[in-house]
Amino acid sequence: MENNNNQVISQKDIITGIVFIDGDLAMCTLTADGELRSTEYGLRLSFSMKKDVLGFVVEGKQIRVKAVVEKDEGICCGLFGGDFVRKDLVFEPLIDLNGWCYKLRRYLDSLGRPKRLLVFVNPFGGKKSAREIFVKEVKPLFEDADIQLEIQETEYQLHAKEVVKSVDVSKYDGIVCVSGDGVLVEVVNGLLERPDWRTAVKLPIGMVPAGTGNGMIKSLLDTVGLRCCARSATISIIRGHKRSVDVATISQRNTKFFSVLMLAWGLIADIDIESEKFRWMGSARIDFYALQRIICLRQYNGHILFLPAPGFESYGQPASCSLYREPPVSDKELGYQGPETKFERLKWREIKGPFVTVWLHNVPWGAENTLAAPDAKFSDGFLDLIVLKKCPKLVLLSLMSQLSEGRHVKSSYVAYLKVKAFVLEPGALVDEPDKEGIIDSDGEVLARGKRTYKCDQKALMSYDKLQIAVDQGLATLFSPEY
Ligand SMILES: Nc1ncnc2c1ncn2[C@@H]1O[C@H](COP(=O)(O)OP(=O)(O)OP(=O)(O)O)[C@@H](O)[C@H]1O
Repeated sequence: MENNNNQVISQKDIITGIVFIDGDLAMCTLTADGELRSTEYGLRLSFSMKKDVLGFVVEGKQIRVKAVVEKDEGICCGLFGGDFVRKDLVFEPLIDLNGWCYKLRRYLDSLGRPKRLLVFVNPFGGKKSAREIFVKEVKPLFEDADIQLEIQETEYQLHAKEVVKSVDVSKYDGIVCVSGDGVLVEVVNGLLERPDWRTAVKLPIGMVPAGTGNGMIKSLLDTVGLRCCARSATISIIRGHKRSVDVATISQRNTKFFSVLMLAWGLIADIDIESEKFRWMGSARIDFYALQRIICLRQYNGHILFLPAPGFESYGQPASCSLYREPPVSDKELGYQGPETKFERLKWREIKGPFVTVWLHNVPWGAENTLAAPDAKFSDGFLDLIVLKKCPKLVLLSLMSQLSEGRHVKSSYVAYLKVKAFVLEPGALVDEPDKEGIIDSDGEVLARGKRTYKCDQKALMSYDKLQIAVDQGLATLFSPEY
């Protein structure tokens, strides 16, 4: 069928009709495959309900469809920031306003997008701008998408974890962290420590970058070529696509910590944690302190063991003894206890120290400017292991400068492989046997050895053997479509 505007009306259209746009007559159609298009004087404007449309509101006799369009689709006006431009469609149906609203709502509802979200805002993280980012950039988009929000500002360390441990998860379609990676990790740990962790851990978690380390959201957005910014992140949450992510259980005797990002020991951990002394320098503190650490390079005694992923069996040597022990399961603990797979009797391999650094990564980006593990995959069931032993200082300097592009892993000084399980036996400094190191996981200090920075502060684990095992795709994240 064809109308006098030459617009084809298909039997498969959900709704179609004559409308006013800016006082002129036009034809508007919502097609069965989710295209909302208007034709005015032969000019066609088209939106994908799935990709572009956030929501709609009724303004008197008009419907305002709120949309964002990816910039590379040829639109360069009406700058909205990030990778998207804002582009609303306002039309007044000649007849059947209610029918239009009903059909638009029904279509949006069929997309499985989140409707109720618990949002953590950490006013303390990064440049202390999370509150402003939330109010100016995140909240208006969620409102456009008609998502109900329960907002919780975090008031102290581990507050988010505490809330997540006791909240009624059935009330929400997801949890959003307007923060750095620290709050994300608290949320994952909170969900996994619940007695109903099997259901709770399926709740998708969304990230909006507002911390110092925004490695997870950078990894999610970069994978699809989007810039790491609050708007792109929020739009991805609204669209409601999900992906699973591996969870690594780090255990030491009865103590457990669930990691979704990384574990570092040696140079990387020292730079991460000790550079806090120079926080007043802003982000330059990392480069400044890295230089200092390379000039006075430390080497650590120690021993690592790993279960290599298929294809990586040639790294290291066969392990002389099995240091991995299946973690104890306590009757009192009702939460997640780690992967059910038994690793103890498998073919372990080992590398003996001294080490400059040992680094494990679950996702490619460790921070917005650090492509630590370029081959890391969200849910392959493996961690990427990066090992650096003795290395000339000049080479090390150049390796550090290659971190932003991930080229360091190509160096002959670096062993880069994938592992399913891992044991770290950390030792003292080669040159100062009474001084030990720091073990850092997901930006938090997991263990502080003797005579380290702030060694009087309590850490979750002691500077001693710890082991890690990966559970494939255990947690769920809101993610751009990939
Ligand atoms: N109100 C608060 N005061 C102090 N610490 C807080 C507060 N709210 C949350 N935190 C803690 O701040 C830490 C860092 O949070 P976040 O994830 O936002 O940023 P980050 O990038 O990981 O770290 P950074 O603090 O270096 O920016 C978390 O460990 C969290 O528990």
